[in-house]
Amino acid sequence: MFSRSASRTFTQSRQFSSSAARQTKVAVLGAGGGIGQPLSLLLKQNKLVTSLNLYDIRGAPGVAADVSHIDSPSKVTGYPADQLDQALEGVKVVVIPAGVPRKPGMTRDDLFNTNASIVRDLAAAVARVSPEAHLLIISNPVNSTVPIVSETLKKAGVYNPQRVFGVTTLDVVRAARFLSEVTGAHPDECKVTVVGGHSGSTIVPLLSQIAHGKGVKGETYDKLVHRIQFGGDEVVKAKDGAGSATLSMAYAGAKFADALLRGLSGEKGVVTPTFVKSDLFAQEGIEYFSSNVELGVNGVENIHPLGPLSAEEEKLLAACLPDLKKNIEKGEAFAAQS
Ligand SMILES: NC(=O)C1=CN([C@@H]2O[C@H](COP(=O)(O)OP(=O)(O)OC[C@H]3O[C@@H](n4cnc5c(N)ncnc54)[C@H](O)[C@@H]3O)[C@@H](O)[C@H]2O)C=CC1
Ligand SMILES: O=C([O-])CC(=O)C(=O)O
Repeated sequence: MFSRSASRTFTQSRQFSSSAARQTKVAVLGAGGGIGQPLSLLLKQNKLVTSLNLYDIRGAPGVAADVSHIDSPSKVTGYPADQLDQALEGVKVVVIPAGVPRKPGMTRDDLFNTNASIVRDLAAAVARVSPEAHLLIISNPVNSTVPIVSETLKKAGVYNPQRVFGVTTLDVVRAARFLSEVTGAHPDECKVTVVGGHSGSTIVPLLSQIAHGKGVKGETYDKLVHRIQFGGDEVVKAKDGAGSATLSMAYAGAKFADALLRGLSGEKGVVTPTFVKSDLFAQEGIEYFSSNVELGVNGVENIHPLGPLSAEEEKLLAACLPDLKKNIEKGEAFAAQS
């Protein structure tokens, strides 16, 4: 049932957005943070969201009061630190940007020690209160936090791999923007499928699969790939200790949430890369992988194969797999000991 077509992505028509019957309750865990605040602002504008529950250990009621004044129909409620369970009641989609961001000199993996337990505990609460919710994991390191969430749900007996997503959309957004800068083409004409994981060498852009990408060669190609793989570092460096990407991530998170909500509402042909439980590299012992995924009423409906790769992309993939495997195993080992 695999299709090579990735032509319909998250910029699809909004024809389903007007149906009240398809609206949904969404929670943001970490809503008071650098990503959480603008993400909540963007989700408040999404017509598919009926109710927005904003939770954080700090500041969520204030963010909720502010966002709730925006003139869209959805209801916004803020929940303080001791009301996590209340925040999760009846939610269909849970977006998790809770956790610490990088400072200059750190890798995403350096965040593991702090963020692993935050994500595990939030996933355990979701398993208890809203076991059928779809979980969108933004907290880094995504290559490890997605396995942690999955293992936590498994332990609770409520794991459904169709409902757990690592949000890698920022890599897709960056690839489109950076390729458009190189070629002069509009970013809409530069939609690159980005596969693998979400850190450095595990990020593999498949530039050869689109017209504007396949013409990029030599040093320009190498620099473009490096920029897509290490775009996060550019922001960490420029923010100089004040954190990592928040605004572009909120945009990317809202874009992915919109794609999922449209799929859940019955729209067909919603396809975008996301980091999910996947058979694509299971033979190599890699259980999770980001590739084009068709989103539908059950969440993950269909995982697309990678399609044809150039020689350069084969090399990038070969470099990605061992690192990705280590990151996944680290997350699984943590969950097993917890
Ligand atoms: N997937 C991706 O592409 C990206 C992921 N990130 C990651 O997103 C995470 C958040 O980044 P920022 O928003 O910039 O950080 P931030 O520090 O500004 O905000 C994090 C928020 O999480 C809250 N928090 C901490 N523990 C919590 C808990 N147990 N329950 C609920 N909330 C809790 C904090 O109070 C804070 O408000 C980081 O891990 C960062 O690395 C950032 C950019 C891109
Ligand atoms: O670089 C970071 O730490 C945050 C992130 O994941 C990104 O911007 O892609």
